Amino acid sequence: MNSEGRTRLNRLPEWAALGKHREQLGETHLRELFAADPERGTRHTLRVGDLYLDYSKHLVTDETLTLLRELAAVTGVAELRDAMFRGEKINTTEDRAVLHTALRAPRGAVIEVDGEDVVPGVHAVLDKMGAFADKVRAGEWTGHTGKPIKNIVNIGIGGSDLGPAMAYEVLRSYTRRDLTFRFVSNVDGADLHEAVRDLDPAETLFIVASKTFTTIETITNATSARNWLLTELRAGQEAVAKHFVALSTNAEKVEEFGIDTANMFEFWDWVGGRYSYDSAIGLSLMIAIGPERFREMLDGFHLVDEHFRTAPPEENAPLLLGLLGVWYGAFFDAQSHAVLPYSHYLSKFTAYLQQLDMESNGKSVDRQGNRVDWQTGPVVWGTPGTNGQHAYYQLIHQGTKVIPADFIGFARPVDDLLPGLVAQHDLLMANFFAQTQALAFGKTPEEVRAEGVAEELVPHKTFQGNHPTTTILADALTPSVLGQLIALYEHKVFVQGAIWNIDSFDQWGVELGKVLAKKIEPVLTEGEGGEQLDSSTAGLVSAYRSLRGR
Ligand SMILES: O=P(O)(O)OC[C@H]1O[C@H](O)[C@H](O)[C@@H](O)[C@@H]1O
Repeated sequence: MNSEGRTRLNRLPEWAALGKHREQLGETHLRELFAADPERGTRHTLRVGDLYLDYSKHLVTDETLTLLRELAAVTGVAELRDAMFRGEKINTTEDRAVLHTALRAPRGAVIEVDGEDVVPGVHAVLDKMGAFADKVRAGEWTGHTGKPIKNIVNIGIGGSDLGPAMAYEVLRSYTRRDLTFRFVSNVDGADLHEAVRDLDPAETLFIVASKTFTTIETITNATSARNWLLTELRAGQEAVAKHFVALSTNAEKVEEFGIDTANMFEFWDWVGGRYSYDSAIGLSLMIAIGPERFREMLDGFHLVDEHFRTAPPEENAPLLLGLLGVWYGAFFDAQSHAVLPYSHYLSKFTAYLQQLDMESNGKSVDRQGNRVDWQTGPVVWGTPGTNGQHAYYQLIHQGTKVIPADFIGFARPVDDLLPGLVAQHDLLMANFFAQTQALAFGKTPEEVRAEGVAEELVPHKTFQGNHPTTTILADALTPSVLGQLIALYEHKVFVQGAIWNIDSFDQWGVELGKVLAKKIEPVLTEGEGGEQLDSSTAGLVSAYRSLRGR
């Protein structure tokens, strides 16, 4: 028992029951599970909005799923979910509500934080973003010299970069091809350099995206961008208003930087950075795809929010995906989770999910501050298929590790694909289906021998199979489908955090490196204070300084 009266996760009878069940399951193979139940491939599927989700290729039986749902019930997943949707301060270490779901609530919904309805504010900002986006798209927002804006550079990092950068790629076929979009995040000056070197400053708008407006990388890059712009335009501070807008919760800091707060798009402390690209942080995306498409995306998010909030446990997709991850982490010692999209447009999707999942659930103390003695968040990784097939899939197929994987694919290629390229889509999707089939069923030594393979090569050409995968298939990659997918993962991460009893909405682990970097920087530049460093860091710093001729 802990101070809140919650029994430690691994002392629960439901946990023990899962452990026992895992032992009984032993090496049961997916081949056997499919042979025993001809309906398995259709029975273990769900439809959520436009997403068709097949979870039949998981190492589970009906009993596993029942036991997992019992675990969810006893750990209070539904209660915490309802508290989140109600606006309660479930981010306890920061004493904040967690209301990214309010960002896509329809006009007229009522969601209160500290007695105040936040929905009108959400829509007021969306409307302001819409008016601004329309102006830029119409060429009516002109720069200091009167030229219309053609280039949009988002400067932000973490949640203020990954979301818009990812979504811009995903929805590329919906973007205005006559406008240029760039995303700058790294404090390495090379990032900003490459982003602006071919741009005309007179036609360039910088969107400075930072929830706190204190993040050193973003403020440094924004300051350098301002210097570049004013120098190139030979203009004074008065040019800033036409070329800089801010997305932030911190009006004071925005003003301090020199951006007129009339050009600031606001959001709120109840939106976590990694849950924020459907807030003002999505302004660059909105300019790219237009306000209408942006709202379609929000509707997609909302559809899955409602599904998560109301669907019974047996049909609740985020609950199911969350539970499957808990199952593999705890009882198969799975250390990682691969997300393998079969769409080139999803090239940044997994990188986005890395922050969403690993910053949320990369924790090792529970909500009460006790060390957990069960696995929490996995390493999330992956790149689009089919490229991965020719690189690291070898290890998934024949390595020694359990790597549950999500395969995401689309029935239709994007609308504006060159006609000559449409035919390639079937080949892409044939690979998509073949991979989960191969991973699940493998190839037995008997099958290999039957092909006349020399005996000494049989072990090498045998595929053990039994590698668990989820397949998510959608009709097409629309803004709504993107919203549906992101909400699905957001809530999956929520479910896991609830079961593991960790705060999925803080990120204290990011702090120490920031503090130490601040201390080391003057040692690099001034050479003072090095004696306080440990011997390894001191040696590295001194080597760096001498290489730089200091
Ligand atoms: O939006 P900002 O306040 O600039 O924060 C940007 C990012 O940096 C922080 O260190 C956090 O780890 C991230 O969660 C956040 O998204």
